Amino acid sequence: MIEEKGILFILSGPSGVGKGTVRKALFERDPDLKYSISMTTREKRPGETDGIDYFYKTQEEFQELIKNNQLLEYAQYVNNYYGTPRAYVEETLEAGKDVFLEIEVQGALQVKENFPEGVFIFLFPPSLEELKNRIINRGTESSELVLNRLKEARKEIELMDAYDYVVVNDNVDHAVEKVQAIIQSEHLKRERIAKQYKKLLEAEL
Ligand SMILES: Nc1nc2c(ncn2[C@@H]2O[C@H](COP(=O)(O)OP(=O)(O)O)[C@@H](O)[C@H]2O)c(=O)[nH]1
Ligand SMILES: Nc1ncnc2c1ncn2[C@@H]1O[C@H](COP(=O)(O)OP(=O)(O)O)[C@@H](O)[C@H]1O
Repeated sequence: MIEEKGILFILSGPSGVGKGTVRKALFERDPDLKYSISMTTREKRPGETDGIDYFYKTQEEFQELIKNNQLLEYAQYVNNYYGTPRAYVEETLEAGKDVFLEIEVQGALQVKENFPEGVFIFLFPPSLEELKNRIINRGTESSELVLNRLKEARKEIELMDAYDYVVVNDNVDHAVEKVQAIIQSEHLKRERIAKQYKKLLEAEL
Protein backbone atom coordinates (compact mmCIF):
# COMPACT_ATOMS: atom_id res chain seq x y z
CA MET A 1 0.00 0.00 0.00
CA ILE A 2 1.43 3.38 -0.98
CA GLU A 3 1.11 5.94 1.81
CA GLU A 4 -0.94 8.92 0.65
CA LYS A 5 0.78 12.11 1.67
CA GLY A 6 -0.79 15.53 1.19
CA ILE A 7 0.34 17.87 -1.58
CA LEU A 8 2.19 21.09 -0.84
CA PHE A 9 0.86 24.07 -2.83
CA ILE A 10 2.80 27.32 -2.90
CA LEU A 11 1.14 30.57 -3.98
CA SER A 12 3.42 33.53 -4.65
CA GLY A 13 3.20 36.76 -6.51
CA PRO A 14 3.96 40.43 -6.01
CA SER A 15 2.60 42.34 -3.04
CA GLY A 16 -0.87 43.68 -3.78
CA VAL A 17 -1.66 41.22 -6.58
CA GLY A 18 -4.39 39.66 -4.43
CA LYS A 19 -2.77 36.58 -2.87
CA GLY A 20 -4.51 37.06 0.48
CA THR A 21 -7.86 37.77 -1.16
CA VAL A 22 -7.65 34.76 -3.48
CA ARG A 23 -6.40 32.49 -0.70
CA LYS A 24 -9.24 33.47 1.64
CA ALA A 25 -11.86 32.93 -1.08
CA LEU A 26 -10.26 29.57 -1.93
CA PHE A 27 -10.39 28.42 1.69
CA GLU A 28 -14.07 29.29 1.92
CA ARG A 29 -14.72 26.92 -0.96
CA ASP A 30 -12.23 24.21 -0.04
CA PRO A 31 -12.33 23.46 3.70
CA ASP A 32 -10.05 20.42 3.30
CA LEU A 33 -7.01 22.58 2.53
CA LYS A 34 -4.74 23.55 5.42
CA TYR A 35 -3.18 27.00 5.49
CA SER A 36 0.25 27.34 7.04
CA ILE A 37 0.30 30.53 9.11
CA SER A 38 3.67 32.25 8.76
CA MET A 39 5.92 33.85 11.35
CA THR A 40 6.83 37.48 10.80
CA THR A 41 8.64 40.37 12.44
CA ARG A 42 6.41 42.87 10.62
CA GLU A 43 4.01 44.95 12.69
CA LYS A 44 0.44 43.82 12.96
CA ARG A 45 -1.89 45.80 10.67
CA PRO A 46 -5.25 47.03 11.94
CA GLY A 47 -7.73 44.17 11.57
CA GLU A 48 -5.07 41.45 11.75
CA THR A 49 -4.96 38.87 14.54
CA ASP A 50 -1.98 37.03 16.03
CA GLY A 51 -2.29 33.32 15.25
CA ILE A 52 -4.72 33.90 12.37
CA ASP A 53 -2.99 36.19 9.91
CA TYR A 54 0.55 35.64 11.19
CA PHE A 55 2.42 34.69 14.33
CA TYR A 56 4.04 38.03 15.19
CA LYS A 57 7.60 37.66 16.51
CA THR A 58 10.36 39.97 17.72
CA GLN A 59 13.67 40.03 15.83
CA GLU A 60 15.23 37.98 18.66
CA GLU A 61 12.48 35.36 18.62
CA PHE A 62 12.78 35.06 14.85
CA GLN A 63 16.57 34.59 15.05
CA GLU A 64 15.97 31.77 17.57
CA LEU A 65 13.56 30.05 15.16
CA ILE A 66 16.21 30.22 12.43
CA LYS A 67 18.95 28.97 14.76
CA ASN A 68 16.84 26.01 15.92
CA ASN A 69 16.01 25.02 12.34
CA GLN A 70 12.31 25.50 13.02
CA LEU A 71 11.64 27.21 9.71
CA LEU A 72 11.20 25.41 6.42
CA GLU A 73 12.22 28.61 4.66
CA TYR A 74 12.52 32.25 5.51
CA ALA A 75 13.21 35.49 3.72
CA GLN A 76 13.72 39.14 4.35
CA TYR A 77 11.14 41.28 2.59
CA VAL A 78 11.09 45.10 2.79
CA ASN A 79 13.04 45.14 6.11
CA ASN A 80 11.09 42.38 7.84
CA TYR A 81 11.52 38.64 8.18
CA TYR A 82 8.89 36.10 7.15
CA GLY A 83 9.13 32.33 7.57
CA THR A 84 7.20 29.07 7.36
CA PRO A 85 7.01 26.83 10.44
CA ARG A 86 8.60 23.51 9.50
CA ALA A 87 6.81 21.18 11.94
CA TYR A 88 3.28 22.22 10.94
CA VAL A 89 3.93 21.70 7.23
CA GLU A 90 5.71 18.36 7.61
CA GLU A 91 3.22 16.90 10.10
CA THR A 92 0.17 18.00 8.10
CA LEU A 93 1.51 16.55 4.84
CA GLU A 94 2.37 13.30 6.64
CA ALA A 95 -1.23 13.16 7.91
CA GLY A 96 -2.36 13.15 4.26
CA LYS A 97 -3.67 16.71 4.12
CA ASP A 98 -2.82 19.32 1.50
CA VAL A 99 -0.93 22.36 2.77
CA PHE A 100 -1.12 25.79 1.20
CA LEU A 101 1.67 28.36 1.59
CA GLU A 102 1.31 32.00 0.61
CA ILE A 103 4.88 33.30 0.48
CA GLU A 104 7.16 35.57 -1.55
CA VAL A 105 9.48 34.35 -4.27
CA GLN A 106 12.81 33.96 -2.41
CA GLY A 107 11.13 31.69 0.13
CA ALA A 108 9.31 29.75 -2.58
CA LEU A 109 12.65 29.01 -4.27
CA GLN A 110 13.99 27.63 -0.97
CA VAL A 111 10.91 25.43 -0.61
CA LYS A 112 11.54 24.12 -4.13
CA GLU A 113 14.94 22.83 -3.02
CA ASN A 114 13.39 20.81 -0.15
CA PHE A 115 10.07 19.94 -1.79
CA PRO A 116 10.64 19.69 -5.55
CA GLU A 117 7.34 17.77 -5.73
CA GLY A 118 5.46 20.85 -4.45
CA VAL A 119 3.13 22.68 -6.83
CA PHE A 120 4.26 26.26 -7.44
CA ILE A 121 1.63 28.80 -8.52
CA PHE A 122 2.41 32.42 -9.42
CA LEU A 123 -0.40 34.95 -9.17
CA PHE A 124 0.03 37.61 -11.83
CA PRO A 125 -1.54 41.08 -12.05
CA PRO A 126 -3.56 42.09 -15.12
CA SER A 127 -1.03 44.98 -15.46
CA LEU A 128 1.59 46.82 -13.38
CA GLU A 129 -0.67 49.86 -13.32
CA GLU A 130 -3.47 47.77 -11.77
CA LEU A 131 -0.99 46.31 -9.28
CA LYS A 132 -0.01 49.80 -8.14
CA ASN A 133 -3.69 50.78 -7.82
CA ARG A 134 -4.43 47.73 -5.70
CA ILE A 135 -1.58 48.45 -3.28
CA ILE A 136 -2.60 52.11 -2.99
CA ASN A 137 -6.32 51.32 -2.64
CA ARG A 138 -5.67 48.77 0.09
CA GLY A 139 -4.32 51.75 2.04
CA THR A 140 -2.15 49.75 4.46
CA GLU A 141 1.21 51.17 3.36
CA SER A 142 2.76 54.65 3.34
CA SER A 143 3.78 55.94 -0.11
CA GLU A 144 7.41 54.97 0.56
CA LEU A 145 6.40 51.40 1.37
CA VAL A 146 4.19 51.29 -1.74
CA LEU A 147 7.25 52.17 -3.84
CA ASN A 148 9.33 49.50 -2.08
CA ARG A 149 6.68 46.89 -2.76
CA LEU A 150 6.49 47.87 -6.43
CA LYS A 151 10.29 47.55 -6.70
CA GLU A 152 10.06 44.06 -5.18
CA ALA A 153 7.22 43.23 -7.59
CA ARG A 154 9.46 43.81 -10.60
CA LYS A 155 12.14 41.54 -9.12
CA GLU A 156 9.56 38.87 -8.27
CA ILE A 157 8.07 38.86 -11.75
CA GLU A 158 11.55 38.17 -13.18
CA LEU A 159 11.65 34.89 -11.21
CA MET A 160 8.29 33.67 -12.46
CA ASP A 161 9.88 31.02 -14.71
CA ALA A 162 10.56 28.79 -11.69
CA TYR A 163 6.80 28.26 -11.20
CA ASP A 164 4.63 25.42 -12.52
CA TYR A 165 1.57 27.60 -13.14
CA VAL A 166 0.77 31.27 -13.72
CA VAL A 167 -2.71 32.49 -12.79
CA VAL A 168 -3.82 36.01 -13.76
CA ASN A 169 -5.86 37.63 -11.00
CA ASP A 170 -8.15 39.70 -13.20
CA ASN A 171 -11.21 38.72 -11.19
CA VAL A 172 -11.14 36.96 -7.80
CA ASP A 173 -13.70 34.27 -8.72
CA HIS A 174 -11.87 33.42 -11.95
CA ALA A 175 -8.54 33.22 -10.15
CA VAL A 176 -9.99 30.95 -7.43
CA GLU A 177 -11.53 28.67 -10.04
CA LYS A 178 -8.19 28.38 -11.82
CA VAL A 179 -6.38 27.52 -8.58
CA GLN A 180 -9.06 24.93 -7.76
CA ALA A 181 -8.62 23.39 -11.21
CA ILE A 182 -4.87 23.14 -10.58
CA ILE A 183 -5.44 21.45 -7.22
CA GLN A 184 -7.85 18.96 -8.77
CA SER A 185 -5.63 18.12 -11.70
CA GLU A 186 -2.57 17.64 -9.44
CA HIS A 187 -4.56 15.12 -7.40
CA LEU A 188 -5.64 13.24 -10.51
CA LYS A 189 -2.06 13.23 -11.77
CA ARG A 190 -0.79 11.74 -8.51
CA GLU A 191 -3.56 9.14 -8.38
CA ARG A 192 -2.63 8.05 -11.90
CA ILE A 193 1.04 7.77 -10.98
CA ALA A 194 0.18 5.80 -7.82
CA LYS A 195 -1.95 3.37 -9.87
CA GLN A 196 0.80 2.84 -12.43
CA TYR A 197 3.30 2.26 -9.62
CA LYS A 198 1.00 -0.30 -8.01
CA LYS A 199 0.60 -2.14 -11.33
CA LEU A 200 4.35 -2.18 -11.77
CA LEU A 201 4.86 -3.62 -8.28
CA GLU A 202 2.21 -6.30 -8.89
CA ALA A 203 3.82 -7.25 -12.20
CA GLU A 204 7.14 -7.75 -10.45
CA LEU A 205 5.73 -10.09 -7.80
N1 LIG B 1 9.26 33.72 2.37
C1 LIG B 1 8.11 33.96 2.99
N2 LIG B 1 7.32 34.96 2.59
C2 LIG B 1 6.15 35.16 3.24
C3 LIG B 1 5.74 34.36 4.31
N3 LIG B 1 4.55 34.81 4.76
C4 LIG B 1 4.22 35.83 3.97
N4 LIG B 1 5.18 36.07 3.05
C5 LIG B 1 5.22 37.06 1.98
O1 LIG B 1 5.77 38.27 2.45
C6 LIG B 1 5.29 39.34 1.62
C7 LIG B 1 4.81 40.49 2.50
O2 LIG B 1 3.66 40.08 3.22
P1 LIG B 1 2.78 41.14 3.98
O3 LIG B 1 3.65 42.01 4.82
O4 LIG B 1 1.68 40.42 4.67
O5 LIG B 1 2.26 42.10 2.83
P2 LIG B 1 1.23 41.91 1.65
O6 LIG B 1 1.45 40.60 0.99
O7 LIG B 1 1.58 43.06 0.81
O8 LIG B 1 -0.11 41.97 2.27
C8 LIG B 1 4.19 38.74 0.75
O9 LIG B 1 4.72 38.49 -0.54
C9 LIG B 1 3.86 37.45 1.47
O10 LIG B 1 3.36 36.45 0.57
C10 LIG B 1 6.61 33.29 4.70
O11 LIG B 1 6.35 32.51 5.61
N5 LIG B 1 7.76 33.15 4.03
N1 LIG C 1 -9.17 40.42 -8.72
C1 LIG C 1 -9.14 41.58 -8.04
N2 LIG C 1 -9.71 42.68 -8.59
C2 LIG C 1 -9.67 43.85 -7.93
N3 LIG C 1 -9.11 44.05 -6.72
C3 LIG C 1 -8.53 42.99 -6.12
C4 LIG C 1 -8.51 41.70 -6.75
N4 LIG C 1 -7.85 40.84 -5.92
C5 LIG C 1 -7.49 41.57 -4.83
N5 LIG C 1 -7.90 42.86 -4.95
C6 LIG C 1 -7.66 43.97 -4.00
O1 LIG C 1 -6.28 44.32 -4.09
C7 LIG C 1 -5.75 44.67 -2.80
C8 LIG C 1 -4.55 43.77 -2.50
O2 LIG C 1 -5.00 42.44 -2.28
P1 LIG C 1 -4.29 41.48 -1.20
O3 LIG C 1 -5.09 40.22 -1.20
O4 LIG C 1 -4.08 42.20 0.08
O5 LIG C 1 -2.88 41.26 -1.94
P2 LIG C 1 -1.54 40.51 -1.49
O6 LIG C 1 -1.91 39.54 -0.41
O7 LIG C 1 -1.05 39.84 -2.72
O8 LIG C 1 -0.62 41.59 -1.03
C9 LIG C 1 -6.88 44.52 -1.81
O9 LIG C 1 -7.44 45.79 -1.56
C10 LIG C 1 -7.88 43.59 -2.53
O10 LIG C 1 -9.20 43.82 -2.12
